[in-house]
Amino acid sequence: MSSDPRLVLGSGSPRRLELLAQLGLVPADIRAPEIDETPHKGELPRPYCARMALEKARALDAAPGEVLLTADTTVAAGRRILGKPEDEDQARAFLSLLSGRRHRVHTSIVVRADDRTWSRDVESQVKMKVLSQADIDRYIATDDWRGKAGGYAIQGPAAAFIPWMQGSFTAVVGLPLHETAQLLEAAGLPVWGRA
Ligand SMILES: Cc1cn([C@H]2C[C@H](O)[C@@H](COP(=O)(O)OP(=O)(O)OP(=O)(O)O)O2)c(=O)[nH]c1=O
Repeated sequence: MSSDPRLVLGSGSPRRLELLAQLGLVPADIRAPEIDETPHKGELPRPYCARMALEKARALDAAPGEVLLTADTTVAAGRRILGKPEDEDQARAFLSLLSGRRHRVHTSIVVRADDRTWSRDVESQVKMKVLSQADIDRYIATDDWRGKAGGYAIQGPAAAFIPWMQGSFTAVVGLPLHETAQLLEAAGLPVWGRA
């Protein structure tokens, strides 16, 4: 009897683990990638995000019979790439930049199994209300911006700043579940289990 492949989550993001659990998937292993996330000179947000997800997949080992899933989420203010803020000052600068504007959130996913690779890029748009200095101060004090691209998390208290979005909510949080399910199925991993 052939057994299903083992799912390996190639991400240290607790959000991605939770999102997989929403599909009833519990990875057999979690491997956090360590890559250089510095953008190339003049690199645009969408290709940058796709490159990051691919580099994470390449940086990790996957044994035969394992299906490796990696992802990257990048916030784009026009042509500017906003990654995870390094400190409070950078988080404040990102929030000031996003205040009162629509911006794009890119999430790329990569699935690797044996010698095959599948990838998808998902783009969403998010509108943030005009933020007052008090809004920014209070949000910074929550610490919820830490480790989040663009310096905010739509699934946390920053939801109060977001009147509108278009696209995939799960992609903004870190893992587009529709596309993830498709790629995992393509790689031979049944998302809905077997009867
Ligand atoms: C915009 C946004 C991002 N994020 C998070 C998702 C990602 O964890 C993070 C972007 O950083 P990533 O570099 O995509 O991922 P990571 O460093 O957390 O984990 P790994 O590289 O090991 O996979 O921002 C939210 O949780 N909510 C949001 O609304």
